[in-house]
Amino acid sequence: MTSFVFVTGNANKLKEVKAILAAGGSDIQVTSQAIDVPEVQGSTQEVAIAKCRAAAEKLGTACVTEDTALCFEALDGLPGPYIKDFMAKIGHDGLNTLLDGFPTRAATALCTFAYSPGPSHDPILFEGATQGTIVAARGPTHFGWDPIFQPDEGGGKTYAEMHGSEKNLISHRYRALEKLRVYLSEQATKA
Ligand SMILES: O=P(O)(O)OP(=O)(O)OP(=O)(O)OC[C@H]1O[C@@H](n2cnc3c(O)ncnc32)[C@H](O)[C@@H]1O
Ligand SMILES: [Mg+2]
Repeated sequence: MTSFVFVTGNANKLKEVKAILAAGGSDIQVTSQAIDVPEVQGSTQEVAIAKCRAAAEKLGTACVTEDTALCFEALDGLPGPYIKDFMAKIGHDGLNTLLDGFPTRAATALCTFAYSPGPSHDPILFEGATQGTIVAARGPTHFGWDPIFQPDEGGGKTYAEMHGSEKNLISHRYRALEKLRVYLSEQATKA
C-alpha cells in the first residue's frame, strides 16, 4: 500500500483527489496538510517545483502539492498559474469579458502534481490537461471556475453542470493524478 501527504488548503481539490483514487480502485491513502507555502511567479512548472520544494522543507518529509492553471489561448496562456487572483478580483463575468473581442475563447485546464521524496530532493512533476471553452457561468458555484469552463469532451456541459464522477473521468486533475498514481505504484513495487 502507498500513501502520501497532500499539501493543500483547498477542500475541493482534496475531495476530488480522494474520489478519483477511489473510483480507480486505488489503495493509495491520502492525508492532507493545509500549510501555507509561498507561490512564486513563473511558468506552471517553476511555480509547481518551488511550492513542492518549500512544502517538503517545511514539513520535513515527503509530500505532494498540486497547482491548477487556466490558460486562455487568446492570451498566450494567461491567466495560467495566476488564475486564483483573477478569480478573486474579476470573477466569472470578468474572465468572460476579458476574452471579448478576441477570435477564440479556447482554454486549457492544466493540473500539475508535484511529488517530493523529502527535503533537499528535486520534486517530480505530473501534468494533466483538458481542452475546453470559456462560457458564461452555468451550474453550481462550489468550486472555482468550474461554471465557466466547458470541456470539449463534456457533451456541452460546463464542469459545474457535471456530476463529480463525470468531471473526474475527463478532468485535468484526473489526468495528472493518474500519472502520479502509476509512478507511486511503480516505486512501491521496487521497494
Ligand atoms: O492550497 P492549494 O492547493 O494551492 O489550493 P489553491 O486553492 O490555492 O489552488 P491553486 O493555487 O492551484 O489555484 C488554482 C485556482 O483555481 C481554482 N481551481 C483549482 N482546481 C479547479 C477545478 O478543478 N475547477 C475549478 N476551479 C479550480 C482554485 O479554486 C484556485 O482559485
Ligand atoms: Mg494555492
